[in-house]
Amino acid sequence: MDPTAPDGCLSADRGWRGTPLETARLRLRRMMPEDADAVVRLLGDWDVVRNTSNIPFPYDRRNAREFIAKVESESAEGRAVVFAVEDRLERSLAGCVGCSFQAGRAEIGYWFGRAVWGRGYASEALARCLRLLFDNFGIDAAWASVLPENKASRRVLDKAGFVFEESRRIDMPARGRTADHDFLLLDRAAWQSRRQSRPILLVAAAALIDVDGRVLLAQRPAGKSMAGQWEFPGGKLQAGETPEAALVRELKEELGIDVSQSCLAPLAFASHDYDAFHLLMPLYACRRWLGMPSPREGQTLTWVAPSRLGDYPMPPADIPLVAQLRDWL
Ligand SMILES: Nc1nc2c([nH]c(=O)n2[C@H]2C[C@H](O)[C@@H](COP(=O)(O)OP(=O)(O)OP(=O)(O)O)O2)c(=O)[nH]1
Repeated sequence: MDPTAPDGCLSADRGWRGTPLETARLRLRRMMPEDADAVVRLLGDWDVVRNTSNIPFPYDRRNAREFIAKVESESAEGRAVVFAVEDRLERSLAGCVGCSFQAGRAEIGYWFGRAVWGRGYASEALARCLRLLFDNFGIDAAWASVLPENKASRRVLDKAGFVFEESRRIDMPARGRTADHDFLLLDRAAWQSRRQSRPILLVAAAALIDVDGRVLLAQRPAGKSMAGQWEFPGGKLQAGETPEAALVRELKEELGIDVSQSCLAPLAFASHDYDAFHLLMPLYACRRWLGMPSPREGQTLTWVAPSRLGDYPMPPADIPLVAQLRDWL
């Protein structure tokens, strides 16, 4: 495996070019010197670092600057890939996920600040990182080690499909001791079979456009996946439904408006890999309906000028659609 393979057709997908990776709730991006204060804040917590081998404690600004510089140089040399993980809505550093490479294998590591524990962020970030490692870096396997008493971290690895290989005593230099660790492995075959078992989810959505050329966005309510993000109204297809029929039904249920199928003009589609499913979502433009759109399912509605669509955090699947819609309008 050569994560720094040169450009070219066969290698175009290899490695990572620094473009942030978006998941349903998170953004995985390059670690930057400006992250130092946030890193100190998150790692100045004994409960976050006590299960790790190499993170010093207490942790100060110099430690953070050295960590970020190390990450930068190891990434540039193709020896590691490390992401700062931030909440897409809060835009604040939540933690870190990454790996170092050894002979076709990636050794995974991650830590997350206490404020986001219990939200499933480690699983979400790890799943996206693993996809990059298997699909783009072409690794054969990923492995991780965990202290047996660190049950939360073990759950994250189990959920990602890692399986127990062996128990081994290793050094914890920053703790000044050795300890038995569980070693877990996820190989390419196991990874692929998990990926292939994901369903394709069909969703139909509409860009409702008013007389001023503004587009209607709906904010996903608390309690739903991707709560707080703005989306095009619509929803899942039911068995036997066409996308147009599903959309007519959803627009009635969600917004209380009547739309005729003949007023739905196919505009674009999203094809996006979420962790639990692959989303296939046709987007229709619609300029005619009966009734006044009103929120029927706890959402917040807003009409947005095309030039302002980028101001609204939307699900990652919608990002390419917004660019197309803006061009089209
Ligand atoms: N309606 C709509 N759904 C979108 C958009 N972008 C995007 O990723 N999605 C995803 C969110 C949901 O996972 C799925 C739509 O499901 P839904 O609207 O029928 O059901 P739901 O909100 O109850 O979904 P969920 O909580 O079960 O995830 O498609 C979009 O612009 N509009």
